[in-house]
Amino acid sequence: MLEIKNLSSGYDGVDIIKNINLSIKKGENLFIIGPNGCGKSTLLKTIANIIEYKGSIKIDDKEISSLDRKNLARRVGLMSQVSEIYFPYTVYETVSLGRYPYSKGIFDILSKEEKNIVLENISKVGLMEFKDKMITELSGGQVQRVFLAKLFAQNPDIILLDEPTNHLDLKYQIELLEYVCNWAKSKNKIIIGVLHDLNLVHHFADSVIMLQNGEIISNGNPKNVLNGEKLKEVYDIDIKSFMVNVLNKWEEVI
Ligand SMILES: Nc1ncnc2c1ncn2[C@@H]1O[C@H](COP(=O)(O)OP(=O)(O)OP(=O)(O)O)[C@@H](O)[C@H]1O
Repeated sequence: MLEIKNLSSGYDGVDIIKNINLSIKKGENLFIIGPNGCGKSTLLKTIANIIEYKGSIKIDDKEISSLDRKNLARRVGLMSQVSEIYFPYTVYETVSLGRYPYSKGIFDILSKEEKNIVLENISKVGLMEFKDKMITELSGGQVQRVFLAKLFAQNPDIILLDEPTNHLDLKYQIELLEYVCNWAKSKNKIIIGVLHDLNLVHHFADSVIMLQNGEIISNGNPKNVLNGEKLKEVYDIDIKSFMVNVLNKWEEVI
């Protein structure tokens, strides 16, 4: 169970997210929507304890800020938009980093069992043939899958996904979300994700929160939160009419 109470955080003493209250049960996912700059990534970074906060974030009654680094990494894993700059590690080395929370030291040599966990997860995302390749030599979509394998290897209780599907073509967007959501459900994990694509949110979310200026203005199941009028108000455009129009065009395609 993840319990967030009266949470505020931001940068340089200015609160970006304000008075957030949420609770999520194991095996459930929640997606965050809202316009650019409303605080979605800031909320994820706060739950990952990357930035300081006021209020409380408890996993199974343990305050996130009280956990040491390895314990925190066993509890919470963040997969962000893959940046253009990453270190020149191989696929195998990158996924191995996911096992750091379970190692004794930073440069521990992996046991046979640990190596098998790493290989198993590389295989899960279909990258075995690339395992010794440098990640700098892979496509954006392949790199995204490497980081997914690293997250699986890390095996945290709470998975934070910050726009994980950018760089991916439609097939891989759907595949990645299906994969990670099914994996999380089968292992009783919590997912908190940020997605701009409201169609994907409709399809994958158990529940949704809508943020505006750092505050939750709507919270509930996708049908209620992705309400035409509310979307119009927050995004300042009639998204629902636009989507329906597009769907009608698809109907005309042979
Ligand atoms: N490291 C930082 N230092 C100072 N201000 C920041 C920092 N990161 C984000 N901000 C500010 O906090 C606000 C919220 O940013 P955040 O990235 O959380 O929004 P977001 O909803 O994820 O946006 P987007 O949809 O564009 O990704 C913005 O005004 C942004 O400029």
